[in-house]
Amino acid sequence: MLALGKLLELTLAGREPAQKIQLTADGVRLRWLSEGALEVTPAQGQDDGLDLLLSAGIHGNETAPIELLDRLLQSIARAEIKPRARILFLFGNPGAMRTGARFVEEDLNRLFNGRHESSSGPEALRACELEHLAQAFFNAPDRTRLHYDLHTAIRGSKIEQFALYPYKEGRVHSRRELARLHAAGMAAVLLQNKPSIVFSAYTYDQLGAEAFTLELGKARPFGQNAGVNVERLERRLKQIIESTEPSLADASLEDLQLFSVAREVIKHSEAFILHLPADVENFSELSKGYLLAEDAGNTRWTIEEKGARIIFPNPKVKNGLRAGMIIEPATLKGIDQSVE
Ligand SMILES: O=C(O)CCC(=O)N[C@@H](CCC(=O)O)C(=O)O
Ligand SMILES: [Zn+2]
Repeated sequence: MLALGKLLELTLAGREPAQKIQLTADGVRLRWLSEGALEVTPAQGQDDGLDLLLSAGIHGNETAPIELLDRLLQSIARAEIKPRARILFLFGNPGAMRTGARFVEEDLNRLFNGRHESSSGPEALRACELEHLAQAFFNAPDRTRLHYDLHTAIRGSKIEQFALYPYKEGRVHSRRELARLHAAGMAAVLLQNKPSIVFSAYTYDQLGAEAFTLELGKARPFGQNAGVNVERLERRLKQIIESTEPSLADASLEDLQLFSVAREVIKHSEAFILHLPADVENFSELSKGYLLAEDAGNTRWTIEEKGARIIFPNPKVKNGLRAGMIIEPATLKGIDQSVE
């Protein structure tokens, strides 16, 4: 297999490849760009007009998505998958991947959309680099731009696989992309309703990509991901890459669960207390009147929403960051209904 097909191995070893460009037996070009970053260009005459950014390892301990991207890239390097899309593979946080930690100094996924400028350290530098890599990749006009940022979660979840769809004022969420996510195995989508500082929000907001954070199960170390079933996503990604994806025109969204963010719970001080058991699962229901959290200055988070649920509860985050999200059921109202 081509050496560049072993991007994961190179990244974990902190090695730079001697040869930066290689061609597969089919004439597909692999180009190493930087640590954990590799661009795939279809063989001549094969490009179908899609620019696909696939990222994983933004959190270094979320290994199932890293292994998934590794399998896809190796299959491309062996000429088993024949790409008709340009692809940018990104392993987000190599330093954290090497130590099996979520991050080295700070959460990389809170440093996009310019937030890295008011920080320093390895993650701030990397966020800046990832923004530039994504920007350069999504540079060509008149092409379709799609970004999946793949994650696994700290805790178990009542809904195992789901997507988070970023928000930009004046831009409508796409029914077609929801159908595609559903076909890829996502049982739910959380529609954001304000701008954010995560990677997918950057590519959605600044680079015009359809972009999503995908949550695929519970985070485990390398080699221990048998419990994370990514078969449907992997199949769909191969189809997207090879331009053999079945039409989404008749796809039903009936059993795709939609949610929107009711409130983000921001931790403001070390006095912050979250009134949930440590092993609470994502999407656990919260009843009206429940006192969810307390913080300094008599701040209280009491549930007012009907059908409220909690996701990503984490009282250990730094002050100023999201310590959980209260979400509520949403409908397809306001979704772009067009499906080609
Ligand atoms: O399990 C958790 O608490 C966090 C899982 C995770 O890393 N989720 C992403 C979601 C990104 C988004 O809001 O689109 C994150 O928190 O960075
Ligand atoms: Zn993550």
